[in-house]
Amino acid sequence: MTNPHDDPDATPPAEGHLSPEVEVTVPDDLPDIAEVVAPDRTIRVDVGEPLVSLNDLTVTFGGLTALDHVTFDILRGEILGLIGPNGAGKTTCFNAMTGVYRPSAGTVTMEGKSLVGKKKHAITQAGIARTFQNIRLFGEMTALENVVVGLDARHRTSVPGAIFRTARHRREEREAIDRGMALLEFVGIADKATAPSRSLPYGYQRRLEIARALATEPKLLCLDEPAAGFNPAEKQELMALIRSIRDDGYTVLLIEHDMKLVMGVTDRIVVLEFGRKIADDVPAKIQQDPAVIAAYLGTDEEDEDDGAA
Ligand SMILES: Nc1ncnc2c1ncn2[C@@H]1O[C@H](COP(=O)(O)OP(=O)(O)OP(=O)(O)O)[C@@H](O)[C@H]1O
Repeated sequence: MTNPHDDPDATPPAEGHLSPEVEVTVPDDLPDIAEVVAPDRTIRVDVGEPLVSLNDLTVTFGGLTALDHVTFDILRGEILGLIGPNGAGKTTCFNAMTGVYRPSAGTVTMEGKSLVGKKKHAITQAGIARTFQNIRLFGEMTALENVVVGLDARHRTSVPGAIFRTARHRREEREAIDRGMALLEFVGIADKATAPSRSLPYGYQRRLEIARALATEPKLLCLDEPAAGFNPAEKQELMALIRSIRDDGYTVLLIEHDMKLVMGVTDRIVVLEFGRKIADDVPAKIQQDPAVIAAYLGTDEEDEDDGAA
């Protein structure tokens, strides 16, 4: 059995998401990602205005309060870190924002409109995309096909159009491939476009997840522990990628345990502990915050008071 992973120049397999006759090439001269990947996206660079607002957000599971009246804004154009010890409520917060969990109380709004109760696809349409702690890709599909799935939300051809391969469908498919390739190039894995995603090295799969999330043309990209399992060099590369995503006009919400990465890449950090927000500030201040230090050292408040004296 051949392994397409060994042959990055191979054309896509006949089975899969794309038409078999479609040729895949990496363009020599890649224009700005925002133009190629998201032609429909209106880029607003007015940093500082709230894009998403969480107000008194509360999520309970039976008797357990996983998020307890959490309030913070995600400002347009920033990289916001969401940190906290294990079980602090970070993923629950993501899940409540992205339609996985329905909050017990409080609100989540994006550009003033409520996201509470919206289905996942409606939240994608509203402009929020995410990656997962445990990578979720279509393993049998190629890297490119995984990205094209994300782009599909923007396709307008009808089912008969796709079946009869109308000119419009072919044009849209060509555009999707060009944009998919530009995205793979942007995240640094275009050389593996035709490899089945499950055959990709771990770091490539993480990058592919980011490319697929960007394909939905989000305003807010939520990354859930994107550096898990990375070595220091890969973490450095990831930091550069996250910065370039922000520089392209996206807003980024980052959950990450690696403090060096979080401190190095974020503009602001919100800290959760036992479901409550305990700090919200710039990285330099967060590093010095006694409540944050205590949360991470696992000391109780009395110890902290003693230590501060
Ligand atoms: N679906 C669920 N059902 C019941 N309890 C849950 C559920 N999801 C999360 N929890 C609980 O809610 C609390 C917060 O969990 P959450 O996963 O949000 O924390 P976290 O900060 O993301 O932790 P980690 O850093 O370990 O991923 C934990 O006590 C967890 O056990």
